[in-house]
Amino acid sequence: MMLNVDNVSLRFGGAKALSEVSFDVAQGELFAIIGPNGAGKTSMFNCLSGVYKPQEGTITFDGRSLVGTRPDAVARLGIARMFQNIELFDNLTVLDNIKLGRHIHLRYSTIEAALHIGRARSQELAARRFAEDLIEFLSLQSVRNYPVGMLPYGVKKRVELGRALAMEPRLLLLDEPVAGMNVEETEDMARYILDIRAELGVTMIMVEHDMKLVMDLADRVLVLDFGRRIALGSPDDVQNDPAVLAAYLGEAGGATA
Ligand SMILES: Nc1ncnc2c1ncn2[C@@H]1O[C@H](COP(=O)(O)OP(=O)(O)OP(=O)(O)O)[C@@H](O)[C@H]1O
Repeated sequence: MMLNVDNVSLRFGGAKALSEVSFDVAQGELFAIIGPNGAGKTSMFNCLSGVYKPQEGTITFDGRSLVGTRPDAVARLGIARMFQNIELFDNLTVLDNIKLGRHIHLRYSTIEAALHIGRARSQELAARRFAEDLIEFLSLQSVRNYPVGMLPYGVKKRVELGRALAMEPRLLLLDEPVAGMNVEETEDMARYILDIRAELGVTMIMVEHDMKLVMDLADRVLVLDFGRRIALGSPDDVQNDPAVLAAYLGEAGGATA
């Protein structure tokens, strides 16, 4: 297994955001984490990406422990995160935003960079070529030189995806990739997610509220409720699981109360 999460518990003061959660993700898998509001999905992502350090349990990626590993070090191990809120530079072009995503792969001194020589020059060229390939892959050619701030939401999200992919991750964390999107934008994003797996071979974990997207795309689904794992299995299995139905009914009841 590429990722092993074993018995992870995370507390904030007295409140338990995660309680003894375990799951594995295999190489090449498209894995989803779902659950009602406050179930612990974001907390789990934050544990995987080094933002939070769980008090108990282990998380290993390719055999290396991620618990206590800082976010930049997690990124260098090959785990990238596409954020729910767009974290791009509005005044920079699509190309420059995507190139910036690659900075973790650039290794050269500031003097070399200033003089534009040696490693700096060859790495800058490689970064540019890689960003151009991603722009083509994500069909962003027609907007490559536009400032990101000018673009519609769905296209910005695609640039955000490009920024995460520029790190050449082996594991990509997708934080509500279609939140706020219309039907057409959602279908586009679904197609790119499938292409990322098929053509780039990137393993993915997504947190998503759009049930149709999860059921259409995911190989396996982990369901959390009040910080606990209540189901794990194929989309069909979890959809018909009585504990999952009860959790979502409880949420609907709460929302209308
Ligand atoms: N930084 C924090 N400090 C205190 N409590 C927190 C913190 N982050 C999360 N929690 C609590 O942990 C629990 C799980 O929250 P989390 O955001 O992980 O859920 P979620 O499944 O992502 O919810 P949503 O679907 O609403 O985004 C909640 O009860 C939340 O209030």
